[in-house]
Amino acid sequence: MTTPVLLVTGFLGAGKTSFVNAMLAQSGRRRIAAIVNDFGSINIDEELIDTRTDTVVGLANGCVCCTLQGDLLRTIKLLLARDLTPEHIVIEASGVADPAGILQALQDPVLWKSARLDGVVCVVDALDYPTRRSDELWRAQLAGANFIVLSKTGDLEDRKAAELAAALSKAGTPVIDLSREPFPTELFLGTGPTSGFRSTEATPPIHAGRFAKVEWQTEKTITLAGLQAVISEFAPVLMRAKGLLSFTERPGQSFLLQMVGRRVTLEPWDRALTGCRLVLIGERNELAPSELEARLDALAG
Ligand SMILES: Nc1nc2c(ncn2[C@@H]2O[C@H](COP(=O)(O)OP(=O)(O)OP(=O)(O)O)[C@@H](O)[C@H]2O)c(=O)[nH]1
Repeated sequence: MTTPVLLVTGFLGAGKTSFVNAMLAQSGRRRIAAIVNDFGSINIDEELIDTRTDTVVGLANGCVCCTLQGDLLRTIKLLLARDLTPEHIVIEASGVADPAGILQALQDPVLWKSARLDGVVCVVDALDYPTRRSDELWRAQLAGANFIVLSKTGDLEDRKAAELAAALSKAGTPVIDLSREPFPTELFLGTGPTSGFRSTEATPPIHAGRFAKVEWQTEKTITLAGLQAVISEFAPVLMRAKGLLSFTERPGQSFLLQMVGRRVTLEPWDRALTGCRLVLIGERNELAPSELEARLDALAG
């Protein structure tokens, strides 16, 4: 028996984890294993995945499209060696991943007999589309997909959402607008094969060297006002930030910070947490990690 594998790609902050969680919410009693890759060594996404999943394995500090290909294959083999093998495996790539490398890894002929790549979903952030549409990595993620999921269309007029879906589906790839359509559970978690994926030539990963990241953690609490000042100062050069945080002003309550471009949200986080963990990503030629780290260190000082 082969286990279907669904690969979820999409740019930084596009909504990949949210898509995986929406799918898990629809998964009923199916045994689903999620493999979650964060570009940094602090794997926050692993914690954000819904607890309905059977198993969550985090692959951190690298990218499954290049440095962690071997780890990805080993993880899948370990999952398949369990007594109760998963019925589906979902891989959430990091936002900087070029899917070409992952597709090549997953076409390993030995692995293919027991785990078959069944679909590649690219999540596209509708609000980020105007900025991103000529980005080489974004385009590679789109080109590698056989399904496109549109996120963040809730505030768009129907006409604008339809135009965007039409623009994205020019290459013939089906586009699913999750704000307007029911979650297509059978498509992604059904028993039949999906429409297959596009195999790609071996090419160097597009993202290599492009991004700079800051990973920062402390056992202490920090002030909300202090963090706001740092985020505002660096906002022009931050593409993505996410973190689990404890604020001095709010003892006993943790928070999840999400920042995608200039959009920032802070919401209560109800799982136990001590201190703070934060990952911040920008273009290498714009973000000076040492300066940002120094500002963050001063918060915990
Ligand atoms: N309004 C709205 N917000 C969304 C939607 N999908 C995701 N978000 C928000 O966008 C932010 C990033 O979502 P994630 O699901 O973490 O994105 P991601 O692609 O997994 O992020 P990375 O793994 O860091 O690249 C979060 O604040 C989400 O709540 C959507 O459809 N509508």
